[in-house]
Amino acid sequence: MPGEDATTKDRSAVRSLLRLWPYVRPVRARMGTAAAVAVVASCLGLVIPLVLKWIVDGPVAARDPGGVWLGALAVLGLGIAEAVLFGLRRWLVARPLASVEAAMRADLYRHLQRVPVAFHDRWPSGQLLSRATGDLSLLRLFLIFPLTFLFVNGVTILVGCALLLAQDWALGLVLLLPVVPLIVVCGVFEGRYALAARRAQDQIGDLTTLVEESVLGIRVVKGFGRHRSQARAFREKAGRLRGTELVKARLLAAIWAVITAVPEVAIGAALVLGTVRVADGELSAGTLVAFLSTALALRWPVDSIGFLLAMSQEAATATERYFEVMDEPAETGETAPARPVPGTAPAPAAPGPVSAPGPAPAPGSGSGSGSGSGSGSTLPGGLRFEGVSFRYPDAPPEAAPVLAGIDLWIRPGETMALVGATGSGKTTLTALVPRLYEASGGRILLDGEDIAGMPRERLRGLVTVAFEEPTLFSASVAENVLMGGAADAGPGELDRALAVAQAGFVRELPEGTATQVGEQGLSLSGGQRQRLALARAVVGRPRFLVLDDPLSALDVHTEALVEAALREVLAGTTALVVAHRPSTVQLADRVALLSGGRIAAVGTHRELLRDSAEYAWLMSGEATATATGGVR
Ligand SMILES: Nc1ncnc2c1ncn2[C@@H]1O[C@H](COP(=O)(O)OP(=O)(O)OP(=O)(O)O)[C@@H](O)[C@H]1O
Repeated sequence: MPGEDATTKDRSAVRSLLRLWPYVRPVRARMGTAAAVAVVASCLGLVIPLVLKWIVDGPVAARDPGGVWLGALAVLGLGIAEAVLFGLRRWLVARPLASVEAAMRADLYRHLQRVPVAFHDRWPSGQLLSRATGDLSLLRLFLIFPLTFLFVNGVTILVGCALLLAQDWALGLVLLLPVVPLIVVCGVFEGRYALAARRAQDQIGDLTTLVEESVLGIRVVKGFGRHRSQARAFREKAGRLRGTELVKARLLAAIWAVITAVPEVAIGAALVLGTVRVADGELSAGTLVAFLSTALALRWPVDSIGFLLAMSQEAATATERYFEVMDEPAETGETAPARPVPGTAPAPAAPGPVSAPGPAPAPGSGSGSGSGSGSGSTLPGGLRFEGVSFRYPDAPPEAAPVLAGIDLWIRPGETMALVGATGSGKTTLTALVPRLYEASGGRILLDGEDIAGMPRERLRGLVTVAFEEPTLFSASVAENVLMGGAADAGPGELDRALAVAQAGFVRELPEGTATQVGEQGLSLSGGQRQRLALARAVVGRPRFLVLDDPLSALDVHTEALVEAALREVLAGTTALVVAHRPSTVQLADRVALLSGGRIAAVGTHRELLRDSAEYAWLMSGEATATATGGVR
């Protein structure tokens, strides 16, 4: 996230706001008409002083009550016309500007779906949420109000000034004298307000993140009695935001005071000067009345400049924050750049004979131990990693890569278990297969085809993944499961997938597979959610299946049932299964041991138990207890 730098970055509010043009373009005709209507309405207000001049110098001086009534009717008519035109302006912009906000929000949402996973690793969700809600509302307000009124008030002030000078240029100059210092003060205010506005909007994002984490992690917060420290953190962030809002309020109060006081002083000076000149007979009383009425009619357009500028600054900040996200490159459906395959070296030596690469025996034979070399001279089927390395984009430069030279071959129809110490990079390796992250080096082949050369959509149609943390969406059970299948997958597919995942419990739910689950629906247990996630992974009968510890939340009996059913599915697919427990490893034909960013050994469970001390330790209860703090 850009964060603090953005608050000090030199920027132009106008340049930022101009980026809204593509969204405003479709409604420009309505906006233009509304602005023209508002200009006419505002200028009608300036005609009233001229009518007053006519009344004072004409019917009043001539003591003609009929003329006074006529003048009063004209003033009433002008007032009503002004009100009707302002109402019409509001009606003209309300609907199109709501659609601008909706279009911007839809684009933001679409873009968030298309940016790489690495982007979401970097950006706190609260920052994205505040951009999609608060910032977009600020932009809609800007388009409704300040955008039009900065223009309308500007025109009104110019027309008013011309009228003042035309009525009496000397008095006019007295009133216009403060314009130059006011422009300087507004410039200084704008700069300071821009910094405070950016800081406040970023702090709202941070606060949103904290609230979201506290709500999502409410069980941890309560379970560990952390509500006081969370409340403290909240108070601290809210206090900081309050401080920034107070800075904004102080700046606004100061500019408001200056913008209001200076013209008042000028009007006072003009009143004194004008009265003296009326007394000397140099000026008609009607002209003085008209002059002062015009000056008073200009008070609102001048006074409002302070908060219109403040709202425009906030809108410029909101635009910047919006485009910070929109400017992030999205994942294209295109292929990834070609990556070097380091040498043709075989997998590094593993402890014991089990890692020796060699010709692969038939799948499922359970014998042999070849991990496959990275030669790439032959392009056998199955899933093949050749010299694959990976470093997280946000990892410090001095940090070692998570994966360094992975060589592994999972033959067609074979199930390979991936075992390794916690943090060894198992999840990372599985995420490279559907290209959630792009490998930094080497290549991954599916049935001999480099995944870097495949359009993402096709790749993700070939590979399905079930993650360790089973996420369910706010939708029905059926919709959640069928999300993993083809668009035309029907009830038969759904039933089969639920059977494989031993998810018969859904029949007991209030509305069966139509029951709403996820955040806005029924809460399911961890094991139930995991079974639905597994059903989602297998429903599409994928050619390649990647399962990240899919059975970790199941009790031993359910696990045994799921394993039995899963065996059937695995028999027809090429699968990589991250495993922590011997029971999950049993599902696999062979096992690969990931250690130090490399595949340290490949073989059957028995072979590795016999030949790899690290594997034997990992599979022992002792390793499990160490890794989980003895919880499991
Ligand atoms: N998004 C990320 N950005 C930077 N580093 C990360 C990211 N995700 C994971 N890592 C780091 O990469 C390393 C490997 O993490 P990974 O989740 O792949 O391990 P794992 O073997 O699956 O662990 P576990 O068995 O505990 O699930 C860890 O050191 C972790 O801190």
